[in-house]
Amino acid sequence: MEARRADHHHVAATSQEEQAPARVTRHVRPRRNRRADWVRRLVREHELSPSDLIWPFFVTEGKGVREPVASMPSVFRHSIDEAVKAVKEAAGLGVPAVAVFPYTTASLRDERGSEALNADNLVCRTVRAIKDAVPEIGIITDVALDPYTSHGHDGLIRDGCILNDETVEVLARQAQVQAEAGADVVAPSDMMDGRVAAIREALEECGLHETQIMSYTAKYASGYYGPFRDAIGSASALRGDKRTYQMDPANSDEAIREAELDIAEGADMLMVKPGMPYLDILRRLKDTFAMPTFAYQVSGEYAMLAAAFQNGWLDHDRIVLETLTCFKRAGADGILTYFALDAARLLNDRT
Ligand SMILES: NCc1[nH]cc(CCC(=O)O)c1CC(=O)O
Ligand SMILES: [Mg+2]
Repeated sequence: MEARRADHHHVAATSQEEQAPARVTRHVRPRRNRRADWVRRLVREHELSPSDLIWPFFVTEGKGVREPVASMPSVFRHSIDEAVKAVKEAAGLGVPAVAVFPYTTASLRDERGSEALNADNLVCRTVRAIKDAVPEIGIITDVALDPYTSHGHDGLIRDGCILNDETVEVLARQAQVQAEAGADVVAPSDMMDGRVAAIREALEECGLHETQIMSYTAKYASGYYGPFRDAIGSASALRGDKRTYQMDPANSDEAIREAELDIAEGADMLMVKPGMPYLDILRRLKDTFAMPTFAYQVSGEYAMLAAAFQNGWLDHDRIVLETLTCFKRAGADGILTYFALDAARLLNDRT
C-alpha cells in the first residue's frame, strides 16, 4: 500500500506485474557502494600508481643550473648534474622512466638541425650521465629536429615545404645516435610519414634490437605546446605553424589510420598528445589496438593548472591526482606529465 501511494501518479500501473519493476528500481541505491572509504576502495576500477608516470624534463648546458621556465611555474631547465639528481629522486619515488628534452642555444641551431646528429650533444651526454648514475630508470629520447633547427620546425625545409623523406633519413640517424648513447626508448615526435619503419630499420642494422620505439602516433597541431617551445628555446625561432605534419584537432578516424601504420612499421608503444582534451582519441586507440598506449599531459595543460594553483583557484594535490587518474580511466597505460614527481610523492605519502 505504501508503494501504491508513492506511485499514485502512475494511474495506469494497476497490476502487480507492472508495479514490480518500479519497486525494485526504488530499492537500487548506487550510493551504497560509495558510503565508506573501504567500499569505495573495493569497487574502484582504476588505481593510479607511480609506475604509471613518465617525467619529461629539460636540460641545458652548465653546472649547478636550475633555470625556471617562465610559462611553466616550478619547472626548470637543469644542467646535467642537476638533472641526474632529479632523476635519482624520480627513481626513488618509483617513477619508471623519464623523457629528456634539450634547450639548445641559438648558436648551435642551423637550417638542417645538424646538432641532432652530434653523438656528443646535450641529450647524448645527459643519457650517458643518467645511465651511469641511475641505471635502473628507463630513458626516453625525443626524435625530432625542432630543438636544433634555426626555423623551429621538426623537419627539413625546401621552398617553404617540410620535406618528408629527407627528414626521415635524418631522424633515423638521430634515433641511432641516441640509442647508441644508451636511450632505452626513442620517441619520434615529428609526425613525418614512414619514420617508425625507417628508425626500426636503422636500429636493427646496427644491432640495437632491444631499443623500443614509442611513437607519437596521434600528435595534434595544438596550441597547447606553447610553453614547451619556450622551455626548449624554439618559440621565438618558429616560423609559421606545424599543420602540414601534425594532425588536425578536428579529426578522430585519422588517428586510427596513423596507429595502423605505426604498428605495422614496428612501434612498440603508441602515444596520444595533447592529453586531457584528447581522451576520446586515447580511448579509441586503446580499444581498437590493445597496444601499450600513453598520453602526454603537455606543457600548456601544465601551465593552465599551475596558474590556477598559484591563484588558489584549484587545489594542487587533489587536481593533480584527479587529472592523472582520468588518463588511466580513459585507457592510458602511462602518462607523461610534468607533475610526475609531485604525483609520485603524493601517492607514496598516501600509503
Ligand atoms: N617535436 C617536439 C615536441 N616534443 C614534445 C613537444 C610538446 C610537449 C609539451 O608541450 O609539453 C613538442 C613540441 C612541438 O611539437 O612543437
Ligand atoms: Mg604517422
